[in-house]
Amino acid sequence: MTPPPPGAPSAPAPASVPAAGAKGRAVLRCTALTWAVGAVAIVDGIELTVAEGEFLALIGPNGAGKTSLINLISGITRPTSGAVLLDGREIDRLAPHRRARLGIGRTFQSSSVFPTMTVAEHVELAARAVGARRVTGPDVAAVLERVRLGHRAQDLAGGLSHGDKRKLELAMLLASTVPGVGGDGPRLMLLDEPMAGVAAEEIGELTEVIRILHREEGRTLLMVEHHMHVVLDLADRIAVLHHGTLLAEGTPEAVMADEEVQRAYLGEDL
Ligand SMILES: Nc1ncnc2c1ncn2[C@@H]1O[C@H](COP(=O)(O)OP(=O)(O)OP(=O)(O)O)[C@@H](O)[C@H]1O
Repeated sequence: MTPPPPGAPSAPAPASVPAAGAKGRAVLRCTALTWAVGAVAIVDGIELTVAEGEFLALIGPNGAGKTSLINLISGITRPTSGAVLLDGREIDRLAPHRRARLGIGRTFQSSSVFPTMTVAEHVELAARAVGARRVTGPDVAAVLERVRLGHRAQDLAGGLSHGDKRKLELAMLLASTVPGVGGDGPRLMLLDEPMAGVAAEEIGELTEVIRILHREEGRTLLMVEHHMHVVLDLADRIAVLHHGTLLAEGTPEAVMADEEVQRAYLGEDL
């Protein structure tokens, strides 16, 4: 996959993205999804559904298999058995770039921006990668505004804070929405620990940017995150992974109250 892509919240959402709250139809389904390395099942029989317009947070201890699950959904790895379905269609044979074309956008645990390119150039490059022939300054600015990075357009990405690098990655995921490309950006966004390395004082605004992508733009989100206050702030539902299996899944209230979850993961955090 190409380096992962990422203000005013006032820019209009792409018209064909379903409105937030239109939950019901499954966008993503994992059925008996298993990924083994040798005899070790790192992702072990996962049954998981994410509905259209839903925000699902995936939590669990270090090494539980969260990134491995995201890798299976985005196509970096292929399952040993079981399946990943997007809109009911099995996609396990598709390479990551083909899944991206179907609407799966993904960010990575460590940010990957090009330090000597400007913020605007990142978005322009990402837009060209998805077919834009001509990308104007205002086109790029409109995308950057949506992630509250408009004021940094001409700055080198290497000088950005971790939080702003995350926003830039999100802007790159939205690059197909620049006029002339005619895309809607990802319908399903997979965010792997977006708050990792982000300073405490930047977490609030980054949370807000992610909320806008979900609530105002109507995108379906699957987010791995260790910061429980961010999870509780954003998620409609939480799934807990433990040793590659799904330990619990439900509303934030139900998951937080689950004794097994408390024992396996939450106890030390809360
Ligand atoms: N390619 C691989 N080969 C062998 N083992 C792997 C491979 N990738 C991951 N693992 C192992 O699988 C387990 C799950 O890793 P994974 O990165 O998915 O966990 P995680 O829940 O995302 O952890 P963290 O919260 O620390 O990011 C770990 O024990 C890891 O060492």
